[in-house]
Order: sequence, then C-alpha cells, then structure tokens
Amino acid sequence: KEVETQQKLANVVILATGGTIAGAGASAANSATYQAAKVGIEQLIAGVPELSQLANVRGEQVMQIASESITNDNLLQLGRRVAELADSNDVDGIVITHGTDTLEETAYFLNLVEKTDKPIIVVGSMRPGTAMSADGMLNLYNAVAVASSKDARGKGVLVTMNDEIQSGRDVSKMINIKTEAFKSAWGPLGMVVEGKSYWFRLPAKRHTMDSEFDIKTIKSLPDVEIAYSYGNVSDTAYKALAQSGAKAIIHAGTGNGSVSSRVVPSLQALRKDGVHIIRSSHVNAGGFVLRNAEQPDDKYDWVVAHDLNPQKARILAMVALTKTNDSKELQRMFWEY
Ligand SMILES: NC(=O)C[C@H](N)C(=O)O
Repeated sequence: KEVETQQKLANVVILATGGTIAGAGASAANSATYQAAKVGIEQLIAGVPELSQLANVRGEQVMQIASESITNDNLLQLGRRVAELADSNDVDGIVITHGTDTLEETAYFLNLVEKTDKPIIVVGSMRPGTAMSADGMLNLYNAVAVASSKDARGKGVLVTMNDEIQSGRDVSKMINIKTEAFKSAWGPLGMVVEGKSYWFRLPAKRHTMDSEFDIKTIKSLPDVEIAYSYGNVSDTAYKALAQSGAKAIIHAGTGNGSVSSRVVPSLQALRKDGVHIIRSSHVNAGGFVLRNAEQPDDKYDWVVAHDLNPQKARILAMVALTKTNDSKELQRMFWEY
C-alpha cells in the first residue's frame, strides 16, 4: 500500500540556499532578530512531516547563505542544478528555499533561463522557524503542494508566500516586517489553500520554455550595476560604476524613471562610451516607464525597463547582454520578458 501511494505521488526536490526560512533566533519572541541560514535542509523537511502526504520529497543543500550575499556565480550554480533536475525523468517539480531579500531576483533569473515546463517554486519566510507564528512551515508546505501539481506546469517560475501563488517575474518584496511581504503590481496568479492550488490568471510575458535564454549556454554574467536616483542626484555614482567596468547601468529613477537635468549629460556621455543606460523606477508600488516619455530615449539610445523594478531590470540586463550588445535588441527583450 505504501509503495502504491509513493508511486502515485509526485517527486519533488527541495534545493536549499539558506535565508530566514533556515534561520534561528535566541528565543521564540525573536521574530526579527535572528541569524539567517542556520538550519539544514534535512531539518527543514523533518519540521514539516505533512510534506510526505503531498509528494516524495528529497532535499539538497546547494548553499547556506543569507540571500543578500548571493553572487552571480551562486545564481549560475543554482540555475545549472535546477536545469539538471528538470531534465531528470524522476523529478516532477523543484522547490528552492531562499532568503526573501533577493528572492525576487533569483525567481526572475530562473524564469528567464530554465528550459522546462516543470513547476519551479521559490519560497522563503519572513520569520525564522524558531519564532512564534513562524511562516516558513506553511510557505514550504504550499511550495511543495504547488510543485507537485500538474496545474502549475508551464506557468513560469512561481513564488508561494502568505498563501498566494505569485509570478516570479512580477513579485517583489514590498515590506520587511510583515508576513504579507510579497506583492505584485498586477496581482497574484492564484492561491494555495490546504495543499490545493486555485488559479486566476496566467503570466503574459515570455518565460522558461518560450524564453530565448538558456542556462546551459550561459558561462558567466556581465557586470550590471544600479544607481539610485533622487532629487538633483549627482553623477558621481554613475561615473564610478562605469569606471569600475559596468556594461550597463540601471537608473533606479524617480517617478516614471525621470533623470535629473544635472545627470543627463553624464548619462549621454556614458552611452557614447558604450555603457547601456536603462531607465527603471524605484516607486514603491511598481514603476511603469515608457520610451520617450520624460526623456528622449530614441535620441540618447537609452533603454527603458518598463515595469521591471531596478533589481529585476539588472537581472534581465545581465542575461540579455550574454546574447546581444545592441540597444534595440535589449529594448525588445525588455518589452517581451
Ligand atoms: N527574510 C529573509 O529571508 C531575510 C534574509 N536577510 C535573507 O534574505 O536571507
């Protein structure tokens, strides 16, 4: 009987990378003061025995770090391991436990470069497992539930936080002290309740199977940096980033990616020197930057990030630059992904 159930259940691999979901605090009252990346994957799985009712689950510790320290090499390493597992016939779905600070970056990266329609779910928690009312157990349970469901196939990389199923492309960490931290300007794709997924919408942008990018052909990621803007910002940071070798600079702009007149001449000069200027916005609920609105992008040969926030724009720019150095191609990719 047991063998029969095991055969019916999906095979899900959990790749652990660290973060608060693997965090530990000194006492149960410590919901915000703790050390991330302390607990190993076997202990995380053992902490949620109900996972075995959802899937045949096995874990792998890929790294053990707080997500703010994830390097480009870490991203590539994780991406390659996900691709290997996705290619394997005995894997039906993949879950990645991850710190929440850069979870949206990793989810978007995988969404661009993994050539599979198998579910890939990235999940974290806002409180360590040692805290009262910790959210990691349920988030992980939901991640495995979605990863083992056939309905989740072909929907791109997903994020399950706070009972919501979010698109890895759209979702962003909006607040750092609530369990209701992850939001998308365009709404969640669905909900996961008691292990069952309920879907409401589909991603419209290119991803995974339909993407022109493939982790298997990416050897390294180029240097793309972000410069934060505010009223009358100086050009010091932009110039320094270019000098240190940035191939593209994401302008984390005000409003609709507006650029202070003090900085415009420097950005024009940097573009002439070959550095791509990509206008994004740091407005809190999600930017919406359009070409030639606010700045003459055609004239300056700049690119707009549209609704991608600066950190997601950086991910797409790095991946895109592995294929092209042409600004028109970059702009096409920024519309399509
Ligand atoms: N809630 C978290 O996971 C935050 C932690 N600093 C991390 O990103 O690893």
